[in-house]
Amino acid sequence: MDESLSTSPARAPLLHSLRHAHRTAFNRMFAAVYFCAILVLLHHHALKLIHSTTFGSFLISLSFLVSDTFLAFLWFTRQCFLMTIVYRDEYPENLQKTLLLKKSSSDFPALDVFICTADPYKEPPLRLVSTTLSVMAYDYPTEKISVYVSDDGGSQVTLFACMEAAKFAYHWLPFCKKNNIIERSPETYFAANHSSWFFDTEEIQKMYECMKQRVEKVLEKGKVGEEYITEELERKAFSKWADHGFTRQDHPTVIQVLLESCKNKDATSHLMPSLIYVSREKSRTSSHNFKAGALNVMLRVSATMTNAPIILNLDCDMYSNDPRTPLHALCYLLDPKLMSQLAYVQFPQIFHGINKNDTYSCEYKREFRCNPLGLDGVLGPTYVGTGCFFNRRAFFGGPSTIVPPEIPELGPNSVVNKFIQSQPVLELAHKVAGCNYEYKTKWGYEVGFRYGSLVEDFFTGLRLQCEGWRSIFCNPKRAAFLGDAPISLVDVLNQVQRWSIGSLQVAFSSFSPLTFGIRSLGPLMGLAYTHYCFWSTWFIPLTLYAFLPQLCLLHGLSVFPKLSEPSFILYVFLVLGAYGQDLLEFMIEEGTVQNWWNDQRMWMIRGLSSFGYGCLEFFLKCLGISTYGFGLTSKVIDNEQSKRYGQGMFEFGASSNMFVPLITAAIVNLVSFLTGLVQVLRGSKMEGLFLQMFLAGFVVLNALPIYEAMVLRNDKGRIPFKTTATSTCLALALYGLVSLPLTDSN
Ligand SMILES: O=c1ccn([C@@H]2O[C@H](COP(=O)(O)OP(=O)(O)O[C@H]3O[C@H](CO)[C@@H](O)[C@H](O)[C@H]3O)[C@@H](O)[C@H]2O)c(=O)[nH]1
Ligand SMILES: [Mn+2]
Repeated sequence: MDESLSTSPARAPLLHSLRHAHRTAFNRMFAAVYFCAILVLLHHHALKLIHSTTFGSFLISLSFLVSDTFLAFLWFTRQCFLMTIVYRDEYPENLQKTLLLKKSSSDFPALDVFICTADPYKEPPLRLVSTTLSVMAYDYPTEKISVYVSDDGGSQVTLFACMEAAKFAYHWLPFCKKNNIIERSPETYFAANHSSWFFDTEEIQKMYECMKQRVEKVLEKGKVGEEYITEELERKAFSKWADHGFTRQDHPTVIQVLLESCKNKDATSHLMPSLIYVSREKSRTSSHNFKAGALNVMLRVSATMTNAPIILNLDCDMYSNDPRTPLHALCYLLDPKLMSQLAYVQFPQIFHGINKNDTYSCEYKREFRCNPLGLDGVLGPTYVGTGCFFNRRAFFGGPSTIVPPEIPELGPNSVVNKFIQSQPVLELAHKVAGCNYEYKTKWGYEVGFRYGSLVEDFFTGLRLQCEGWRSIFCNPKRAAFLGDAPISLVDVLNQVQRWSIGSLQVAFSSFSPLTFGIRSLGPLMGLAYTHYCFWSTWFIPLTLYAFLPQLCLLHGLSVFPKLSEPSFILYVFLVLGAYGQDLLEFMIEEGTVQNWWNDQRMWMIRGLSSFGYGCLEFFLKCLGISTYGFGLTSKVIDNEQSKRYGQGMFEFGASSNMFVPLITAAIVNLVSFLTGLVQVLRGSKMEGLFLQMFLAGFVVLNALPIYEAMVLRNDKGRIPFKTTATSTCLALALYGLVSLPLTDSN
């Protein structure tokens, strides 16, 4: 008898399960049909190009061929998100049993949390305090949690806020655990109207309000006054800022251990998590790589202090919304069948405070909710920069090839057996937080978080997956992390511009998925990264479709097929098919028709502004003409502005170049639609111009808020007159420019 059967070990309990979405079969069939339709369309354009009789018609056919080829390319790369959609469930209640089966350790693994912040005036320190407390209060063995706050702003206000968080945690942690509170971000907890309060709620709320006042006063002053310093240790910490040379771009490393888990106890004498403030060394002469640079420093500093095998990365504007979140992640990270090849477990970025119909579509449902479901069926989702649990080992080469760091203490298997505050530990921590480490060591530039200068979080994931790791998308029923979405259009557009520059940077780097990713990741994953690399070249077809057919309409020139032609059906199928499938995908992930409408509108808006400007800036940088940085997204909210946002009004107040192409398109479309309408009313034959009128009408419908903000509104969010004037001149210039070759072909 087979021995393995007779002595079969206790069956491992189920930690997670997987289910394939039924719609994938439909998606595959539809893709095949749609692909044929695209080929027919391109063939049709090519024929027209060959048979064009005038220079004008040649140019028009060429433009449509080029822009539809772009659209086809993006459609093609997008299919990887629709072919293998999977859903997962976790069973954290079985974790304990699994741990008991593993004889080596019967306890939960240690967890290091990295929280990034960069500017106390754009990212309110109180938000950081709430984010920090929400993870410190996890339903997890507290002595296993260490929270590292990375302050790229090098601000004593941020350090002060962290000290206040440590003091408040003394009461907050036992309060949450005793009363089984779910919302462990104090800001959110106290903002909600609770029907049942606990007897000690009032007391703790008072403490919270006092802390809030102190932090706000210090923020207002910009420094920590004598009256807020209670101990000698604190005075010593803040004295580092007294040095005149200390600026945010130029300062030595500051590391302050605010809580040490084996020493500090809370109000009920339970151990507390560790809390460590880190502001890495900055110098004007060396580039610091923005967020990725900060994360790499955290990776090293935490290695010297706690070296937990699991790392959670959060932005200061994403707090944890469910105290059981780490348990969900562990269902994958501790699964014996998965763990040796699993690099990270990504949770979706979910935003709160978004208005009813998500005017700016800043929920990014497609990027953060839909697409990862599709990627999870292949090698796993991309890393999106926050809400991600990493296996520390993944930063040291592929699953079977380890790249050892020059300093052995930084390695994933090194065990820290000294106190965090002991001299050798602190010394090493300061050393590895310096500017030079990354450039002067092989490990420093080979591993870690990559391409940090802009958005390229996605490409940290790309690198890990190229090395042979996989990832998991975990989307539990209760949102795990909640963040603030930007609520002004300029902020949204700037954010997307930053992303598009970042993507292009990777697209043209030696690490480009086109040359590298497809080869080592297989077609589906390769296509996904290619899609993200080139998504901002959306702007080419969008700009064309927003202007050319309309300008032709103004000249009475037909560019689309007539109602009676067979290719008319082809156009209708391609448009309705793409929009229909998109709407369906959106609705399945809990969207509404109104949200979807706003989402497709924002797609056009981004295409006409952020993407175009992003590409422009990228190419200017390549030519050495301009430079760019990481424009932080502001998290500070103006009351009036947030009221207008609540009413679903667009916010154009700031005069920004971003708006010029949008408003120009709105003007051109309105004029051409009205001109067409007048002709229809006059009884002219418009059969050949029907699709153009329809397109202009569709854009006009989308642009209604723009017309309103141009002429009807008089609040601060209206379009500044200067922007309207510039756009009108531009529209006239475009009309003039296009009429030259067009009148020739008429
Ligand atoms: O020099 C820097 C610049 C930024 N950050 C931090 O990076 C995070 C993201 O910056 P933010 O301005 O909030 O960017 P968003 O566009 O709102 O963030 C989205 O886009 C980023 C990439 O552009 C991702 O990293 C984020 O996870 C994602 O939420 C914040 O915690 C910042 O404090 C730093 O630590 N150092
Ligand atoms: Mn953010």
